[in-house]
Amino acid sequence: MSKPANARAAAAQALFQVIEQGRSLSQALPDTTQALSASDAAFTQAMCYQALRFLPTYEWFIRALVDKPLKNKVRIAHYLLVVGIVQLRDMRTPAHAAIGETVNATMLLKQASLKGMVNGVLRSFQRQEETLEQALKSEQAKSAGLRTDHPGWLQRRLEAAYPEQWEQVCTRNNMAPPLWLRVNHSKTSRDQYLALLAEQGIDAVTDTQALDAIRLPTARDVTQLPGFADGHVSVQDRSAQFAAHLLDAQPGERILDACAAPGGKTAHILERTPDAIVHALDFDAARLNRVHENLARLQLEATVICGDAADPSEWWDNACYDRILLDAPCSATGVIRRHPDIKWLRRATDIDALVALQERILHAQWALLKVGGRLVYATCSVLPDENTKQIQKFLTTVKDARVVPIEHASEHDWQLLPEPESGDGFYYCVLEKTADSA
Ligand SMILES: C[S@@+](CC[C@H](N)C(=O)[O-])C[C@H]1O[C@@H](n2cnc3c(N)ncnc32)[C@H](O)[C@@H]1O
Repeated sequence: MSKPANARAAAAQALFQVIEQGRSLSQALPDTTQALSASDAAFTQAMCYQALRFLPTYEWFIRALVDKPLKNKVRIAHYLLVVGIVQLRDMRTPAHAAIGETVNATMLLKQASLKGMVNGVLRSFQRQEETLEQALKSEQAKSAGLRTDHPGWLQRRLEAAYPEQWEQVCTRNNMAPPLWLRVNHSKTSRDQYLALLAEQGIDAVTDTQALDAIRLPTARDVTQLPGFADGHVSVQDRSAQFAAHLLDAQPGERILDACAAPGGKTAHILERTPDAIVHALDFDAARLNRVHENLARLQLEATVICGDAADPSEWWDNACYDRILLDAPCSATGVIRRHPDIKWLRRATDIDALVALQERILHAQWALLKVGGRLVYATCSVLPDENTKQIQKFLTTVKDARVVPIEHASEHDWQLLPEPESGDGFYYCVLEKTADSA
């Protein structure tokens, strides 16, 4: 596809690539926004986030306004209509610009023959908005899919796992996430960094459980924050910041971060315990480049290894680890608010495959742990199959594991759900290897 120099065309193309071609938004956006100014690229991104958060709702409006579904060669125009309605309904874009620019985008997308249709549908939406909103409300009362803007399979799994809270979880998945920073302990303290932010007039909020975390209530370019380039802070969600604390690495210990890329948690472990010997493993060489970049900015050192966590025979040096962090590949259903494309890219069938992979990696990693050593199992999922049930099954198949209670959690494992102004959905279980392997 050509590279459009129009924010609406770029947004329609990115949405097309995500929904029709299964590309992630973080891959699609850099391609489609290449020719745009920074502010237009940011606008494109905002339109895509909004569209992906509430896609069933926008598609319901389109069905109400278009006689025949737009398919095959004209499918891109469907996403242009989504983008148009996003602006008119939810982005405070002046109507003349929303309609005019979206109609202009038809040319760039080689859909000039649909110019009149796009113009007509968007003007009809504008005229009928009130009536349409009322009709939508009564449809939402009947359809959970329209009420929650989640795919049916995910909704059903959330409902089964959280009968009281599932609609609230869906609502929170559709909200914009807060911005959390992690203060680098090896360079400064949280209090010192808060003082630096206050000097610059930047509002900041701390957290009583996540001891290195600072929330910035106003979104901003983090690279411009004081000390960012020198590694005084990094961006990391509050919930993700518990991993290094639960691992509790001690100076001189051998630590394995088993699924390490892009290295956020590897860096946190080293910031807290610079004298630990840390191996950062991942099987994705491209993502490992980001581990190198992050460690370089933070001036930290780890041995970076490219290898399969499920098959240590390829890369392991036969020396057991004192502690292992297994931040397992997962459905990422806890971070939908940061990546709304997850709702449409994941399939119900992916979950069983992920659960099987997690199980293989967990068993392979357990064999690398010293007796008396600790393994922290973590996911950014809210689905019990990947979390509590995975660990319960593990505990029935190995004889030498005991669960270490987690201070903040009510049970022996810890399922965090996404919370506004707080952390993402995350799961932790801390396991200790006992001498009893009979
Ligand atoms: C949740 S992400 C890790 C995030 C990372 N811990 C952080 O805090 O920055 C999961 C990682 O697991 C890696 N991965 C998936 N399957 C793997 C395997 N079999 N062996 C090693 N790494 C794997 C993926 O490439 C991905 O980088």
